[in-house]
Amino acid sequence: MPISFYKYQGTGNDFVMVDNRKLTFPATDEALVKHLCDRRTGIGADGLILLQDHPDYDFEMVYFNADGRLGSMCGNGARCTVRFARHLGVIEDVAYFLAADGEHQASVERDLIHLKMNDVEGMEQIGNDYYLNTGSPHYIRFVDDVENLDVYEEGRAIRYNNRFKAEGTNVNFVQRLSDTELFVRTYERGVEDETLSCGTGVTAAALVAGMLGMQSPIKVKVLGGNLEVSFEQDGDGFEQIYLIGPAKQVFTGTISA
Ligand SMILES: N[C@H](CCC[C@H](N)C(=O)O)C(=O)O
Repeated sequence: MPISFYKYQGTGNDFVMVDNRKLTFPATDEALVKHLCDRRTGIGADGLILLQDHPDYDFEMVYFNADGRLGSMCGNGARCTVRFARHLGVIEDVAYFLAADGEHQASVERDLIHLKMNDVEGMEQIGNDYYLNTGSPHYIRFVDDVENLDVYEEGRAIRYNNRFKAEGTNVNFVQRLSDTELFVRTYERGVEDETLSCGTGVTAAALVAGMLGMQSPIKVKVLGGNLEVSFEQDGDGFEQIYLIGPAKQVFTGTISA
């Protein structure tokens, strides 16, 4: 059966987007999702997202990693889903929706989507590194020269160490560029490679930088563009967390599956 899809990207993190309001997409077919995300034999994407109706929200976002498995929260994917909902006429400029980690609000402000993230309760320190959950699990390591780092090898070594190999983790390498800006590169679980941007990872990096004294809002450079994170600190937790950045429709199509 042919499947109609849309392709979206947010700072280079790209997604196959399907309007599943009629619930026709076979969401439990991991092999199909993996195939659609394959860059050689399918459409190609870091993940696949279903936009679905929900009785209590404007819509529900169901996110799968490129390996076909149901994922946790995806910040860039959520911004893309808000843009998609606007395109479909499901929302106007404000969205109230459900994702894997609960409810979110977002607003469309010209090119940018402002996405409210869930409150974050504390973080764990592991040696000189940090580990926290911003809807998805993120390991944070500060480095001096992120541009010349082998993110694939170094990220993989952490993702598959004894602590993380069963559940997996996303791994972010963070360089402080100035008092107001970070540069983040991310190895993503479920893609099992570096992606051009990871929204929940950028959020996690900004919160750790905030805990270490950097002021909100924090600009974050990624390989695929620029994001911004704002937050308020409350003891060792964070609230009023916003991930701000672009989300664009790239193309639409039909694939035989
Ligand atoms: N790219 C996503 C994160 C996906 C997290 C996923 N890789 C997982 O942990 O299952 C983002 O923009 O937040």
